[in-house]
Amino acid sequence: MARVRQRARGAMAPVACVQAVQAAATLPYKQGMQRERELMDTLFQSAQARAMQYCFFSQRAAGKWSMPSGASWENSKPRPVHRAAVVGLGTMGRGIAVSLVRAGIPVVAVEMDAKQLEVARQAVTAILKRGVQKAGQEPPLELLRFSVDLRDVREADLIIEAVFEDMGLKERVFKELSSVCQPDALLCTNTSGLDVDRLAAATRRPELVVGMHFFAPAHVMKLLEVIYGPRSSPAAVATAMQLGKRLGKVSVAVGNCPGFVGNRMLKPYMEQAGFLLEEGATPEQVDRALEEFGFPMGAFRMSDLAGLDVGWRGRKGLGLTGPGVTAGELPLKRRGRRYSPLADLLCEQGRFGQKTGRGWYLYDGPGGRAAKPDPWVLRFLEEYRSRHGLQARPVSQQEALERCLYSLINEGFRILEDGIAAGPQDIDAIYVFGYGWPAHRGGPMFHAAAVGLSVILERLEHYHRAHLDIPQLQPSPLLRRLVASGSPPLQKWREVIRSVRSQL
Ligand SMILES: CCCCCCC/C=C/C(=O)SCCNC(=O)CCNC(=O)[C@H](O)C(C)(C)COP(=O)(O)OP(=O)(O)OC[C@H]1O[C@@H](n2cnc3c(N)ncnc32)[C@H](O)[C@@H]1OP(=O)(O)O
Repeated sequence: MARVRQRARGAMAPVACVQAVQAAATLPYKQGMQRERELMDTLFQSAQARAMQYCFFSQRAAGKWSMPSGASWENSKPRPVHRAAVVGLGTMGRGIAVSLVRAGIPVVAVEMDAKQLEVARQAVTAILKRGVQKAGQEPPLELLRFSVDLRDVREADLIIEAVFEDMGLKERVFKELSSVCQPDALLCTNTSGLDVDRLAAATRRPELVVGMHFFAPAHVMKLLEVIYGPRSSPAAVATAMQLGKRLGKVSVAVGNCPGFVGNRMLKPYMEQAGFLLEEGATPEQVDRALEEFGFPMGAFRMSDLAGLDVGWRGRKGLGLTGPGVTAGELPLKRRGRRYSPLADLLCEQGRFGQKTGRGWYLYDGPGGRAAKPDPWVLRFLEEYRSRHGLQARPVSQQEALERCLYSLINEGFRILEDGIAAGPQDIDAIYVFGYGWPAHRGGPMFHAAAVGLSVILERLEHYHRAHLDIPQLQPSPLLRRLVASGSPPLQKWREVIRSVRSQL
């Protein structure tokens, strides 16, 4: 823009032309701001109204879980949160603690390992001090207390567990929490996709358990996915949503399924990115395609930021990787479908991304942020391809973009049909505020409508024909029905979803 303005001042610059260039350059920004406002207007109703609306919607549309017994407007009021606790101070726990104290909520931050606690204390203090330098206020350090004793959560009326993504560990922590916390304290889990209902079952108060899924970096990203477990009370959901609002985040209530909404859609996207590497692309090429589309970070840089170990633990939990898993399987297949073990192989090398200084890229040591292409990764990919007899081919930017984005969008349609998201706007908000989907492109479902549903359908069919072993590329039934019913605008999709359901 500065260069455009400079040229505009030059005597030779045709003013109308410069104005057109300027308008074109500011258009995405303006469109992005407008879309963000639109999405916020949809979601910034009262937390109570939203929780109730979701409750009714899920009962009607999904037919998967029933209305919690006795739910009413009166008993779905959010409860005030005076004091919170965060348990587990890894990357996510630290960011969550920062968000809470910045909102003026006293926090006890618990980490069982004394050494880890010290590292976390320094990291959290550094973020808070940096924030103060930017905003010119005092760091709210007096609101924060660190502890190695889980019993210190007893004063909190809301507890956010943020330990490793391991179901067994989380179940143990929930069991212990429910025996030491106040009887009516809300128990929240920050999980990227584990079963909230199973965690609720580990406690004596399943109605007070909800998922609160934050996004990395947790003190920066504006999204909070609130997971409505089958047994969560509307008041618990409303409290979590209200808290999100207080933290300055956009809260979106979603249903309980592996990956919820955001990571369930991220899975096929990341899988396509991995397959493209097997077929000949490099992480930089795939990331460039996505970044030119408008993402602040491509799939691999984003994965390095979030931590490769998060998905790895999840896949181990699902039995997709780990010792002995490949026995009896064809190479590069798991459960009869194409599977790329590349990310698992990196994790086995201790390459977890930014936190270990190495992942898909190389960083200036653990915690570094500037991603540099790593010759080791290129060699590793070449060796991998030759070991499996894979012939590298040129992958076009268009193919990289379409396979990643359209498989993600395709999963969005499945989510709508399953009643896991209340509507396409909820999905768009999740992607714009949680994953840096370029706001001027509206969000994945808005983008699908803008590109044309019939185009998305045709491209998915094209890629599925070429990769019959990737079922995620098979167009979802809802996408087909929407196209068959004349590709109605986004606001009318629910009618099609409803009519689809009523036929079942
Ligand atoms: C496959 C199945 C599931 C697998 C499980 C996967 C689980 C994934 C969970 C996730 O959370 S996915 C990650 C979602 N997050 C994103 O997609 C982030 C996308 N990136 C962005 O939005 C931006 O790049 C950014 C990180 C917000 C940075 O924006 P910008 O470049 O404008 O930054 P600044 O203004 O310089 O900084 C703002 C703020 O962010 C901190 N920051 C910047 N870069 C990084 C980084 N690489 N790592 C960590 N933090 C970063 C920076 O320090 C600033 O914070 P403060 O200084 O204000 O504290």
